[in-house]
Amino acid sequence: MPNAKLFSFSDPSIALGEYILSIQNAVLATGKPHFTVAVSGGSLPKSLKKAIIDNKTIASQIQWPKWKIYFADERVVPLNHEDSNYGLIDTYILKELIKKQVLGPEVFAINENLVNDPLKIDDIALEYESLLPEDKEFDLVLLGSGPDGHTCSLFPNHPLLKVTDKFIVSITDSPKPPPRRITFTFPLLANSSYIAFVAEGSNKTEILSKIFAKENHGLPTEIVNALQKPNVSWFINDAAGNGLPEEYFSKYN
Ligand SMILES: O=C(O)[C@H](O)[C@@H](O)[C@H](O)[C@H](O)COP(=O)(O)O
Repeated sequence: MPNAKLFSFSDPSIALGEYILSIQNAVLATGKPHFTVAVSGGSLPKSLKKAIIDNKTIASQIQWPKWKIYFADERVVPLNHEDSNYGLIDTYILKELIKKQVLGPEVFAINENLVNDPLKIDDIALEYESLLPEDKEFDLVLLGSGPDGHTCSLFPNHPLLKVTDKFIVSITDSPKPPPRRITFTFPLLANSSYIAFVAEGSNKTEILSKIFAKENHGLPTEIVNALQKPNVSWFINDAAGNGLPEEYFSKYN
């Protein structure tokens, strides 16, 4: 059984907001000047907006100027392209903060000048690796899970699952389009303090039933669940958890 905890809610955004806030507060209370967060793409940026921008009580306590936001994976496209994960964060977070005249976070995007050169994808990964926090340690990583059990741009049975000597790598054959991406590797995820997955909707039930089963399938999400250092939690909605065995779930306090 994984160490990861699975929490289900009718709407996970309230608990997710409280969870993010409590980690932010705990990190900043240690005297650290920054809160380092990594986010993935897909539906996560929208869930993040609901949790920490739309919820006014939480929103008022988010110390955005102390946040450093990185991308757990990024599609190798211009930043204003509809496939860009930066673009999603810009839409759901940065533009919202500007509208509210709230000072924003520092956001680390890929080098856009290299995205159109097919030979430069490894340079993009290397350059992004050089932007990572010096200790290569994230306070919080927010992820999604694909229906095949992928997370970040780490796909089932892909050779990138075996990388041990790099923190950021490129992929040119992503089964989920677009094919060219960069992604965190397991060694980088393994260094983080907290990892939270957000999964909503009935199309996640089948993969969740596999991920939380006793039997191991070697899926990327299962590998994250089994990491030693990070505290791993899953915030799902009832539609995603519908019909899953009760013993898969933990009680959220
Ligand atoms: O494609 C990306 O950019 C991702 O970061 C990817 O790993 C995503 O998080 C999952 O595919 C879940 O996507 P959904 O949240 O849209 O289901």
